[in-house]
Amino acid sequence: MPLLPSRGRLAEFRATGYYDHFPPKSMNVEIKSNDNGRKVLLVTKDIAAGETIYKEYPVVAVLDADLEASGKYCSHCFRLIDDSSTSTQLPADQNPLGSTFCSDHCLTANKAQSTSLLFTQEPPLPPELAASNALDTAGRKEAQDKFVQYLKKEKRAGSLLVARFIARQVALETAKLAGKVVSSTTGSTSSSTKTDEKREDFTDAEEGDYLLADHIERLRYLSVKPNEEELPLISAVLEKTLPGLEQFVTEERHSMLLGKMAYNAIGVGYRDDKPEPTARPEDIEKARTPVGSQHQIGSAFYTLSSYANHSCTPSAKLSFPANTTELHIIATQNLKKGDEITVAYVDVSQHTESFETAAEARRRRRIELARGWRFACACPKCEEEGKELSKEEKKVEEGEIEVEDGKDESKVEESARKFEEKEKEMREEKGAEVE
Ligand SMILES: C[S@@+](CC[C@H](N)C(=O)[O-])C[C@H]1O[C@@H](n2cnc3c(N)ncnc32)[C@H](O)[C@@H]1O
Repeated sequence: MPLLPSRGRLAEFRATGYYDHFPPKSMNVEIKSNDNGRKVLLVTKDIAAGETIYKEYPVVAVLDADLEASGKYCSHCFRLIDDSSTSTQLPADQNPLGSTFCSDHCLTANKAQSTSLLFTQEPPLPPELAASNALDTAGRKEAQDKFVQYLKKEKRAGSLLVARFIARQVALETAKLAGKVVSSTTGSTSSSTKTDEKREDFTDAEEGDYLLADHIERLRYLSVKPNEEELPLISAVLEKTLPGLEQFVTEERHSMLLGKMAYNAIGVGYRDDKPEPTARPEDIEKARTPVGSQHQIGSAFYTLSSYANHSCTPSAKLSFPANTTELHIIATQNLKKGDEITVAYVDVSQHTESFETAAEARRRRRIELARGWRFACACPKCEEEGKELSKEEKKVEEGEIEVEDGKDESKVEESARKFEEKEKEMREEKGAEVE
């Protein structure tokens, strides 16, 4: 099962140009490299302020841990479950996370994409591919239970995003092997042809010539140190589901996938009642969202939107107009063909209601960016405002004097800069593909 692109395929991409084929032309954007070797997302036609540039559905999405079993939101599309929803759940023995779905459609999609493989005892392969030897049902259940206990203890979205991502790859590959068509929105399989399905959204998980592995391989990632307990638990679930599958998730690949989710996941939704985090600031999980991770209801991984860079005066905004995970990238200014799409990863407004000065706002967002994504923001607004900083403010930024509340956050940016330099050296050593 080709969960990893082969060396041959990687060589082919280099030769044929992956970015000549991805994203599809209908998305109105293209991916190019800038002078620093960084990828940028550019519009391929003029777009007026307020227009939706493109829509994208997530490859995987995970509700925040405190909401997963609350029954308040759909665990698949994140829709609010109110009186009008025909909400539904899987039977208790297939629902260890206590997930609720807003409709049968979402339940079926979620199950087909990952839940069936990770949390149920259903056969992992379609009957036509199933091996004759019997499944170790008890062993599989035990492995799943241990993994669920871990997820509930750690409460980290990244861990479940990675597990769901791996499961989705397996589901897609097995469906392809069985010659089935996978519905883009439901993830359910049928034997009909692709063309008879009207596509109104974009998720590249099952489209085109590329595998999900090909897409993820291209994305940059943060280097993270996984919890040592995690990989053996996921491996056991995979091995007990389909012996041999665990070999695709090596230590290196597991930490890379966690790093890709940490770098690229987008915070979805808005709420005011999220519990205050208790972890150290550097350990709090952050997803890119202009409303701040503290207001999200969950996080989701989108292939194309992963390429959007941050700006403190963004040219577009991340929006969820249907109050679901359906992401709309909307222009916030008139864009000319070739302009870059930038979005705000963090709250870039100046909190004048709490008398925040422009320099304080700059410092706040830069620290959040450095802490969450380990870069020193090089956007035009930061550059401009940087020139206007008073001597005193510069000293604060450079860590020469402590800020009033005594928190020495100056080192956060300094270490982000060092991280960027180290990363650049590594890239130059290994070649542009590995970041
Ligand atoms: C999710 S990736 C965005 C795509 C990325 N440019 C690429 O080459 O694939 C996020 C990373 O892009 C870079 N980046 C994004 N916005 C930036 C900005 N305003 N200033 C400097 N670096 C930025 C940082 O390295 C950041 O960690």
